[in-house]
Amino acid sequence: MADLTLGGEPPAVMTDGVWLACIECGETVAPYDDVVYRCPDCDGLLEVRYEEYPTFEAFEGTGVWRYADALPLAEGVSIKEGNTPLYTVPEIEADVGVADVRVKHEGMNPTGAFKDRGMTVGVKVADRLGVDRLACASTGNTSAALACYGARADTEVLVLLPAGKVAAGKVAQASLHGARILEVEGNFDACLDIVADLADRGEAYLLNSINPFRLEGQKTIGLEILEQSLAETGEWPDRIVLPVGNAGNTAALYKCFRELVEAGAMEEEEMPALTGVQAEGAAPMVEAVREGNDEVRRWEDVETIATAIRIGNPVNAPKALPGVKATGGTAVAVSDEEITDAQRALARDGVGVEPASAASVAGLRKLRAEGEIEADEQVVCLTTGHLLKDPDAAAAAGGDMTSVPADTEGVLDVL
Ligand SMILES: Cc1ncc(COP(=O)(O)O)c(C=O)c1O
Ligand SMILES: N[C@@H](CCOP(=O)(O)O)C(=O)O
Repeated sequence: MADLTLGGEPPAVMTDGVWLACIECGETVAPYDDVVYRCPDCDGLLEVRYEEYPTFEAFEGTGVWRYADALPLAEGVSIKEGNTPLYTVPEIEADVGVADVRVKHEGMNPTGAFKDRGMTVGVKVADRLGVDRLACASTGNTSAALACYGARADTEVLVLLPAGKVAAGKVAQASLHGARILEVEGNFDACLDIVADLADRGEAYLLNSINPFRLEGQKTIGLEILEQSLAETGEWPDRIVLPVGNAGNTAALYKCFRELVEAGAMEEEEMPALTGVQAEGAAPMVEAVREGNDEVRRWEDVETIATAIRIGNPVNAPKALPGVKATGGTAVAVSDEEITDAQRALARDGVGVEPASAASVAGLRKLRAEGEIEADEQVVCLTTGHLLKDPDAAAAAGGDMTSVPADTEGVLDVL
């Protein structure tokens, strides 16, 4: 299992208080000398490490850059990402039978998904590295965010999408923001293999979540949840339930908590239990957690209505699995029907999300019914993308239209 211990003597490669460390062998790498995604020695995942980790007192301002002291750079390519709402969901609370459920709606970011938090950091690092083409594989949201932030930074963007499996709103975003879009006859994992190969050949700078700088931005989801929960309830949540695809958020949240522990701002026992949810047709992380495996087996054939998490090879699993374990969390798989039911339940509470996001609430409902989540827990469900990302799924889950003639009597007849 990976060693995710922070602290220790800063290495000679440290630049501006920051370096990269391999989570497998501990090798350290200079952050901005060369483009690097994995350990040059053992190919392990890299993590951004800091000379100092801030406590909450250091934070000021709003949005992702409120947390600049916890990030590698002082500013990013920004379109005001972060500062998303933490909603109460009274109907879901009553229905699921958990005393305090809140929903952190990341769909309220500028491009409608949490990816913006990573891109504001990652695209700025790309700028510092002097690269001239940004690229990603995507089930849709990463491509929309990268296209948008690439446009803002005036840098070329290339995106590889699994043909026929990306929701309409996301393709529209990538297209309008000016990305070069390639539709690949394969699934997301195949797209990521190709784009990682292109990046290794120096053709583009990779901005999927294997890029350690992107995950730094996504850490701020955790910081916001902790600050908002404390302000609204007087406590930190016991548990965060989140959808899992490439497992970037699970890894980023765990890193957020570890850094707070290292800074002395949180006790280890206070880390919210990270609880991952996948669709039954794409559940390699759930399989690993349930079987107690240290590694995730790649699923070649994946299928789900929640196309954003139609992923069989979660690249961040070596960072995320230890997080689920260390925080006392778990993982659960939910059916497409359960996802759609949860999407409707969220909509009834006024929260419009895409199917992958609803997986978190579906997972909460299932784990509560199975007795794995207690009735008195304070739970935050992460909803990762906006309803309008996938209008077809929303329309299919919603009610039918009634056609009427163009006069008031005709309308009154059907009321
Ligand atoms: C809407 C949405 N939810 C959840 C996920 C999964 O997040 P992660 O890859 O960080 O596990 C993704 C993308 O992967 C997504 O686009
Ligand atoms: N759901 C993602 C899949 C890619 O995840 P990433 O976080 O590694 O970029 C998407 O929107 O493409």
